[in-house]
Amino acid sequence: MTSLFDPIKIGDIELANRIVMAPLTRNRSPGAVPNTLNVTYYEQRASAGLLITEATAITHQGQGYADVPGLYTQEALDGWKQVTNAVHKAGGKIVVQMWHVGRISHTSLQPNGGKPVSASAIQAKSKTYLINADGTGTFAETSEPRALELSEIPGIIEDYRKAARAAIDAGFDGVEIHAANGYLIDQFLRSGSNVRTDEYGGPIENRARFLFQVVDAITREIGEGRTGIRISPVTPANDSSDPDAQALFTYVVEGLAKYKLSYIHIIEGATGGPRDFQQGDTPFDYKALRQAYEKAGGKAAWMTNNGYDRDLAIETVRDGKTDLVAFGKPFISNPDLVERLKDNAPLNTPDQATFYGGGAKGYTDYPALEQQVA
Ligand SMILES: C=C(C(=O)O)c1ccccc1
Repeated sequence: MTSLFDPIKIGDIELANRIVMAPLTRNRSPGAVPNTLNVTYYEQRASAGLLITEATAITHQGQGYADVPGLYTQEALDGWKQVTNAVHKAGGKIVVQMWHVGRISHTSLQPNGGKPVSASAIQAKSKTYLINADGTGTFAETSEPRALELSEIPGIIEDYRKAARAAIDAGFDGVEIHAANGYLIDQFLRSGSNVRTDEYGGPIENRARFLFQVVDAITREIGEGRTGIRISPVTPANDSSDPDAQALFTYVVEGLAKYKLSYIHIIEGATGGPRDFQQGDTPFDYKALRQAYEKAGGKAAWMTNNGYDRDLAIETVRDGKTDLVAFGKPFISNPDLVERLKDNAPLNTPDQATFYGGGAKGYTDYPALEQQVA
């Protein structure tokens, strides 16, 4: 019987256990450059089977929030090299989540103060995180985007390829393509944000075209076994919507089955919200989604996320319903989450007030178990 604490090989990447740190935006990399505080944060959590970094912008245009890291300057790549070295020295494995926010951005964060880009010029009813002149953080309405010209799309696909190469050169064990939570790739996938009338809009196969061109470019550059992808079939995050999620994401996973990917990462329900959230009239069938993937020949590891506690994680892996479980908030406040889950030890509660922005408080100052045992 498979245990959450068993090792697993996901594509080309060997993991010591099946407990994954989910990508967590923390807004603590001013200038989009990873710093020594970030090194400490990831190093503290290196006992995870796999660390997935916070979402990391592939270009300046792909940046949507203040103080999130990037993969597009040498300084940032040098910073990431420090992170990967420290995690590997501590015996961990780490992949970077590659992010283009699309319309979930603000003109003040965009090159030359321009409009953010998206599949279509539809403003999201959503907010992004900015830094005020006095250094305090604030959430602001996302700006109205412009629709990408057909001629611009190959350039963005090239940006993904270059960032993937840079990630491997910076020491990452692989990459996770961020295709979830209403960011650029998801803006092409969902009909609520894509009203294009060219080959990237309309029927599902057109709306999924951009995703597969990105997957193709990245896997050709760094290999299928070092490439994972995150999708969120029914999340309403960032004003995402599509009335037929089952058909859309069945098509997506059947297409992904053609690649020998490292893993498929599924957010079940509303990101950070109810696991049973649904879009449209019927609940989403996650079991059918995995069956469709495997029927199409897919062999990548299946990773699931959103609201798992210790019991649910243990039984879901034991029953073969997933191969790995990604934990978000529990990893914020428990750097040694793996040990605590193994020992069924009490967990520290995360402080929501320090999730975004700031320094060591609520970031690297959570105690490990041995620091707490009196
Ligand atoms: C990258 C994010 C995501 O995938 O939802 C994110 C961004 C800002 C705050 C929380 C999460």
